Amino acid sequence: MRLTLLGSTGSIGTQTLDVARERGFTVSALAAGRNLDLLEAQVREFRPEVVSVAEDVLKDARARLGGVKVISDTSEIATLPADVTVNAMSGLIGLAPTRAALEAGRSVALATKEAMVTAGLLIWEAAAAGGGRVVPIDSEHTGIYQCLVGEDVHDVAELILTASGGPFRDGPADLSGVTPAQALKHPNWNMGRKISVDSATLLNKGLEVLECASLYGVPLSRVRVTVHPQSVVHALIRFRDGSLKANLGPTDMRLAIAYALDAAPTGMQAPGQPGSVRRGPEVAGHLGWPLLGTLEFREPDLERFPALAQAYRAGEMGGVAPTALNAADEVAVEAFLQGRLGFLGIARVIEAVLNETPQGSVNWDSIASTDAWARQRSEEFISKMGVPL
Ligand SMILES: NC(=O)C1=CN([C@@H]2O[C@H](COP(=O)(O)OP(=O)(O)OC[C@H]3O[C@@H](n4cnc5c(N)ncnc54)[C@H](OP(=O)(O)O)[C@@H]3O)[C@@H](O)[C@H]2O)C=CC1
Ligand SMILES: CC(=O)[C@@H](O)[C@H](O)COP(=O)(O)O
Ligand SMILES: [Mn+2]
Repeated sequence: MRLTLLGSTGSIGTQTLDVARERGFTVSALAAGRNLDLLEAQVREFRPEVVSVAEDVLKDARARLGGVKVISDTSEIATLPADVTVNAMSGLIGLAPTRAALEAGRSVALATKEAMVTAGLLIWEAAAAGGGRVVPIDSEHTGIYQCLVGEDVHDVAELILTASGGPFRDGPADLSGVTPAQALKHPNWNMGRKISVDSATLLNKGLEVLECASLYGVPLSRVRVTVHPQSVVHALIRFRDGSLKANLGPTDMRLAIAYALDAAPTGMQAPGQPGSVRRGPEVAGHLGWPLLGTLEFREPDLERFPALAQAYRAGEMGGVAPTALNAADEVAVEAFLQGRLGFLGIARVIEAVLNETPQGSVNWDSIASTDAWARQRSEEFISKMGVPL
């Protein structure tokens, strides 16, 4: 199998390369941002034909990575011939290459949830226009996918996503003083910084609810969240006959990535329509995984974690509201990590931006302009709020 990988130096990116190494896949193109030390090691090991880096490190990268073509264009990388194109970029910057890959007919294993959150319908149009396919990597969404294979999405009564509850699920009651170091300490998963903070506010689950509705074409009112501190059950489907199907597994994203690589060639060309999948050999040595212990499920606490309700609100507002929500969160999380905003300020910035978000239909231009507007408004709110709130 020949892979293209965007976001190769991140948490999902490096684990994708673990799977590629274990299964002996060819990696023909890589895209990274600014971590040239790691990218250089990846280039030495996997020998891609072409790599992309962020514009401001292009000169440096060309000097260091002699013998390989180096560009600064993730969309060009995304369109290159490959059996599977993995998108593991973090943030809305991952939207354009997702579109480009699908319009070029690529089978995309998609970790970048922001694409489905902001542009679900457009993504499906791009897939239809170019013959591309989509398979999710996100653990809850691969869980739904794996439960949906062989079923008809019209028989779904409810899609249920589990949330770990994040590092603050059991306290402190007052979250105003929590630090970035505390927020980054996820109880169950080892992930990039942005998604880790999102897990702490529960906005990650909010984004995942929107991602889920777009991926499977199910209304938001039928996508539910349950807090499950063990993160052993990743997702459940309740069917209209009352039966439940669940996906369970160890907290190791290499399983989700390997499944996405197996499933991508028969992936979805329209929401909620996975093809049948032949699974590859085991990765990561979990065949002996002992399913022991207690599985707990709780209602999410929307008072301590208002961001989850804000995501539902943005989804109900529709149009460009999910784009505004996403942009406000990207800016606010960065400000929190830089010590310019308190933890509770993240949800306040989102709220303030949503309150001003105009109605507007979704097209590629309105997503770009809303994203730019919401980023600017978020910075203005942050400079007024400051630390701690
Ligand atoms: N980590 C996880 O377990 C999970 C992640 N996801 C989703 O997957 C996506 C990736 O998450 P994660 O791996 O944690 O994120 P990371 O922050 O660990 O990695 C982000 C990647 O994007 C790259 N990047 C940044 N800027 C650019 C740019 N301008 N051009 C090209 N690449 C760029 C980074 O490069 P560099 O570091 O070189 O600057 C890095 O390789 C997110 O959307 C997240 O929500 C979903 C489920 C689980
Ligand atoms: C591994 C994965 O898919 C993450 O999105 C995970 O779900 C984050 O954990 P939370 O459940 O705490 O948001
Ligand atoms: Mn997830």
